[in-house]
Amino acid sequence: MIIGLTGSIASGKSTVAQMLQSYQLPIVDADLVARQVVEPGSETLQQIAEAFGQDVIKADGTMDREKVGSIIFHEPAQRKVLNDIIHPAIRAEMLRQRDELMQGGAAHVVMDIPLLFESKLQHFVDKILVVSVTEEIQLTRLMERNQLPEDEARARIASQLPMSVKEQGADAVIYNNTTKESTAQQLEKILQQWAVI
Ligand SMILES: CC(C)(COP(=O)(O)OP(=O)(O)OC[C@H]1O[C@@H](n2cnc3c(N)ncnc32)[C@H](O)[C@@H]1O)[C@@H](O)C(=O)NCCC(=O)NCCS
Ligand SMILES: Nc1ncnc2c1ncn2[C@@H]1O[C@H](COP(=O)(O)OP(=O)(O)OP(=O)(O)O)[C@@H](O)[C@H]1O
Repeated sequence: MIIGLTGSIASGKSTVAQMLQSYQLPIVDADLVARQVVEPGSETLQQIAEAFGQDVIKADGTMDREKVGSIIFHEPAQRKVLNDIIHPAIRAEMLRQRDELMQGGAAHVVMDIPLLFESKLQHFVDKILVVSVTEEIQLTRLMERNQLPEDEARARIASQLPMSVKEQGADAVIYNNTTKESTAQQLEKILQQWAVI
């Protein structure tokens, strides 16, 4: 089974992905792949620099993530420019990693894809697991984790589909508003229902 793990920014996907790893389930992580495809000297990074200016590449050849983030989270048109460049590369690499794991004999693979609904990637997976939080908790955790002022954090939240829309498209929802123990218990039940464990 291919399990699609998604949710909104700072809802707790990585936290749940870590729990899934403790069940020995292999993970394809879209955020990680998004870093791999822009490594220094890559074609994709060059295209991003052509679109946003050479100063989005730092002296050491890596992408200036803060600079790119400050452009794209505030401007939908700029976000589309970046997405149109980077998403095809991310999708191809995610599918390559998924297929490699399947060919290696994995019975189940988890694909952690923050923008699964925004990018309409439901067909990549068999079941969709959404990690949900209230907007208030999401905002607090995002500001704390990324050391962001409130307006920056709100801009990031607003750049994605509302949580309620994602919940509607889910096969199962984990409510990550309280303790990590509660989240782990909800996850265990779902994995049992899906006969993954
Ligand atoms: C804009 C970038 C440089 C900011 O880097 P930064 O290190 O600050 O954030 P990070 O990559 O860890 O992403 C954090 C979260 O932001 C959200 N996010 C990232 N990109 C986008 C986007 N294009 N649209 C909406 N939300 C996004 C996701 O929830 C993601 O989990 C980076 O996120 C990026 O390259 N984005 C484009 C690739 C992409 O769409 N990634 C999302 C998963 S496919
Ligand atoms: N149940 C919880 N209780 C307290 N803190 C939590 C809980 N779940 C997650 N967190 C914290 O909230 C923050 C966001 O969680 P996490 O990084 O797992 O979210 P994410 O959905 O993967 O984020 P992103 O979309 O940015 O990749 C982290 O600092 C994490 O440690």
